[in-house]
Amino acid sequence: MWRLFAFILPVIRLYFIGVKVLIYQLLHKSFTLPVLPRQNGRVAIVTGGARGMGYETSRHLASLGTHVVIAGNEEEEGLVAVKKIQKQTGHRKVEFMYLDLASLKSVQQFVQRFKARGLPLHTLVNNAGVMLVPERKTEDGFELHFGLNYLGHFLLTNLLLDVLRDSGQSGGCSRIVTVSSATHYGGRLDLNDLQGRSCYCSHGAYSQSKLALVLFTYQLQERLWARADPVTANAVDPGMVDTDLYQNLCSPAQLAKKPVAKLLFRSSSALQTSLKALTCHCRQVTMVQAG
Ligand SMILES: NC(=O)c1ccc[n+]([C@@H]2O[C@H](COP(=O)([O-])OP(=O)(O)OC[C@H]3O[C@@H](n4cnc5c(N)ncnc54)[C@H](O)[C@@H]3O)[C@@H](O)[C@H]2O)c1
Repeated sequence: MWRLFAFILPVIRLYFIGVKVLIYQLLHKSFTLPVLPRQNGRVAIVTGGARGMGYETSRHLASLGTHVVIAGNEEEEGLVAVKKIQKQTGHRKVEFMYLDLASLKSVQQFVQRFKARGLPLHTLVNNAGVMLVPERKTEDGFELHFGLNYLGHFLLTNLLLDVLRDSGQSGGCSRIVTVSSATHYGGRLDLNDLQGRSCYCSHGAYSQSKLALVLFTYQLQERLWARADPVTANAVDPGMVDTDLYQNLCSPAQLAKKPVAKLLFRSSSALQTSLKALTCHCRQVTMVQAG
């Protein structure tokens, strides 16, 4: 009985939050893209930048003149995205670098390869993620949502902090933008069972990973602020956006999602949310929400 309750509760919480977000989106349909200054000479890494919101973020940053590194685990898709962005924006400095966030070794190798090139880094967008995946483990044995969404980005951010600090010294501080989700409000961190071993629920695992990202961002921003580092950390909530993220919904939910997505899901607002975070004031600790 307890196990059933522990399984059902996160599902109810997640769908309840989803309905609240959709009502919000119904009432706040219009939005305007923030105007950003040119970003010539600045370098950005966008994890999962080959599709969905990551792609839109990469494309927009490239259109502003940023040197964009798309970091992802699907090389073919990444190279296609690079070509498409170069064609759409006329900006050549867009590239793909392999990064599998479900492997801590891959994260370390990615950082080594990036640092070996001696490039600065002004923007890190922690965007990649998976949702509602059946119980699986990362290469290092962590539950997939927790290992990929949270631990992968946690390690990546920490290993890149020195380059972000150095690059922020020369005016216009560096920025870390982490894509979380409203589902973090329903997340529970069970410190005795972070891997959901006693009772796995993919809904709870996703919400937990997004809550961990928000808490990490707040703690990171406090530390950066205390050291007067020229780096800011923001978490963003894009609302509900029609992307491949929903591919693991069960069949009835997929059927219900289609018409709802057409009417109420966002398309490019996600991009606006990540970009809004890039315009936040230097010392602000924020959870930037869509709208
Ligand atoms: N779509 C929504 O409604 C919504 C709502 C709230 C938050 N989010 C968050 O937004 C972010 C982007 O999601 P999206 O909607 O664009 O989904 P998406 O499925 O279109 O994109 C996810 C990206 O993550 C990448 N990725 C997956 N596994 C990876 C791995 N092991 N290593 C490196 N990259 C990997 C994928 O290749 C892809 O590029 C995610 O963090 C998601 O949790 C999305």
